Amino acid sequence: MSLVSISDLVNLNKRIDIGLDLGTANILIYLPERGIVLNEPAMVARDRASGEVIAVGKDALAIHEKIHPGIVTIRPIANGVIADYEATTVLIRELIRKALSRSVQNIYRMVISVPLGITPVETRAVYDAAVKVGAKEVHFVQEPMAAAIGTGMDPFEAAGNMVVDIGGGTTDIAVITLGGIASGESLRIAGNDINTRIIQFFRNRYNLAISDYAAENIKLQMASAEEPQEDLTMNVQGMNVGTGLPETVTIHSGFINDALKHSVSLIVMSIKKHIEALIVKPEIALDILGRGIFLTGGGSQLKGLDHRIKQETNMPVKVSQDPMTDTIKGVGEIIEDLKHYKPILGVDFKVLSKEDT
Ligand SMILES: Nc1ncnc2c1ncn2[C@@H]1O[C@H](COP(=O)(O)OP(=O)(O)OP(=O)(O)O)[C@@H](O)[C@H]1O
Repeated sequence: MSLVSISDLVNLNKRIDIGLDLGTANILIYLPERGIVLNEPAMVARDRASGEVIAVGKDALAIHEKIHPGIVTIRPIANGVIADYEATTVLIRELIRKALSRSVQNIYRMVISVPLGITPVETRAVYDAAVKVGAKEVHFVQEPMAAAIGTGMDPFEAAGNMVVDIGGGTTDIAVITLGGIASGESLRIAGNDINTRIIQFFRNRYNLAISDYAAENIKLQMASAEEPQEDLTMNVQGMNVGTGLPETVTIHSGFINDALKHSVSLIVMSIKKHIEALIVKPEIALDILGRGIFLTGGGSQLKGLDHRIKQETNMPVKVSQDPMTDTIKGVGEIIEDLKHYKPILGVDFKVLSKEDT
């Protein structure tokens, strides 16, 4: 029998608040007084035959990178919303268990960031998953609002800020002022879409199948949102779809940039559209001109993207110093002072009793 100390017992009985950034690519957890305690890939590995979840997060990614015939890996969150409810619930529960270093119990309040364009049905699925892992109160904040707070912006001030959050599954564009999102849009085009386009390019041009891992690597090494100053080359390995044999091709950065041109243009055009729409609110446009468009989210680190947006909008552009943690930092601020931030929270369910669930 294991011995449980008095402090363990006290901790087990303590009500816990949790902040969650439920991203398409990564899941981050914030605990009050401790800060960001976990940052892991949003991935689940399942036994192919039984369907049982055998690994989550980093462990699932490690399996994903190797070929294992008996195991399938999935990303249960697509475009910022739950695509596989059961797998997401297990993923959240196991990552919270890891963050707390003990069993998941006594969760009281959860603040969860969601994309701007989430529908009520999609929100309900996130809510149900949070309640299933034990939350008694669930609050939602829109991702760009959380990111703005995470970088120190005051969402209640009268001045306007434009935040563009480019994640794995969605690009959220938001003009924030007076505690609300004055205008905004969520595009289902972001980092994952760029990877898919790189994979398609190899298939079409070389008849070569490459992994998502390889596409990510190519993106990080040589992709750019504008014409690069120098021609970079890279050797890429894949499987020739015709012969079924491995093959290596040498690619140039120009080819890759052509492949992702369409996705980048759609993101830039949407930002431009939102700037142009501010013609009816010139004072907000002037605020943004003074402060700059703020880029956050992992995808904002695509080379040349800030410069391209600056050129096309005639607005200054600032890229976050730490774009992949702004949202969770904002979620953390909110959970530390829920009363203050209550007016900016989105759909808000309160679980009063088991019957309400
Ligand atoms: N240096 C980089 N250049 C380009 N893209 C990058 C870079 N670093 C990370 N990314 C991309 O950032 C994305 C992940 O960002 P982030 O963690 O903010 O997304 P997420 O919150 O999980 O997704 P979402 O908000 O869409 O649900 C991935 O698509 C990844 O490829």
